Amino acid sequence: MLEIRDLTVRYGAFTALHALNLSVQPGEIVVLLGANGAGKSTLFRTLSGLQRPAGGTATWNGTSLTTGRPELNVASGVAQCPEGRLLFPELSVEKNLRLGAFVHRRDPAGTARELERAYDLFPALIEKRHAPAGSLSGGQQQMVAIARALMARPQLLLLDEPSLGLAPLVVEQVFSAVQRVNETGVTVLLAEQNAFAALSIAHRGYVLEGGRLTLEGTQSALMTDDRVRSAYLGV
Ligand SMILES: Nc1ncnc2c1ncn2[C@@H]1O[C@H](COP(=O)(O)OP(=O)(O)OP(=O)(O)O)[C@@H](O)[C@H]1O
Repeated sequence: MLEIRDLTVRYGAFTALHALNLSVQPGEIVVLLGANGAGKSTLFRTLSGLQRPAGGTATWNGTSLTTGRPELNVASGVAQCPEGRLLFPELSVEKNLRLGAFVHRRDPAGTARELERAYDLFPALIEKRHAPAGSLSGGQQQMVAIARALMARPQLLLLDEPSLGLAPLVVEQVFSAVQRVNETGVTVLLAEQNAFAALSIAHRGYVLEGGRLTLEGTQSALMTDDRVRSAYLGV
């Protein structure tokens, strides 16, 4: 499981995360709701080993994620699909996907198998496999970003704002793919501002405000919570 205890992250004198406590059980989809600047990406960067915390711990199945060695986090089963996708636009779709399998570079057969799984999950990418990733639509680029993270064969997928800038129909396709990935046994921590789409596939969730967790609950508890409804569901 993912276990976060008293995790504090600072940028200079500014505290972005205040002693966060959060856990994710294997097999869950857990959503982290929060407005711009709440600290979602900071948390993900910390869980990926890209940002060192000022205090506290974060472990995946007992392995520390805060040693400052991102490649070890990936090897221990944690992969991030970052906000804004961060693809290599001039490289082909397939080269982007292969880069996600860097930790498995000594297992080309396994990587070939994962590539086929990626195309099964997102059939729209098959005919684009040799096209530069930057030439694809926003929705297809998001599919590449998710598929690239999956190429690392994660047990825990950190998905940062996958719906950003996408049309509602595409958001639906992307979230239904995330649900299918979860059904294969991958645990998902999903940061989103699109609370409705995220809660519709999540088992549980947390609300992050100003670097503090202010609310947690099951999908149905959050969906019906007045604060969530007014702040995040626009009801
Ligand atoms: N490198 C940095 N240096 C200083 N402050 C930072 C840095 N990165 C983020 N921050 C600040 O930390 C806070 C949390 O930012 P973060 O990007 O984690 O939020 P977020 O919830 O992911 O929002 P968004 O969706 O807009 O990225 C914000 O106030 C932001 O301005």
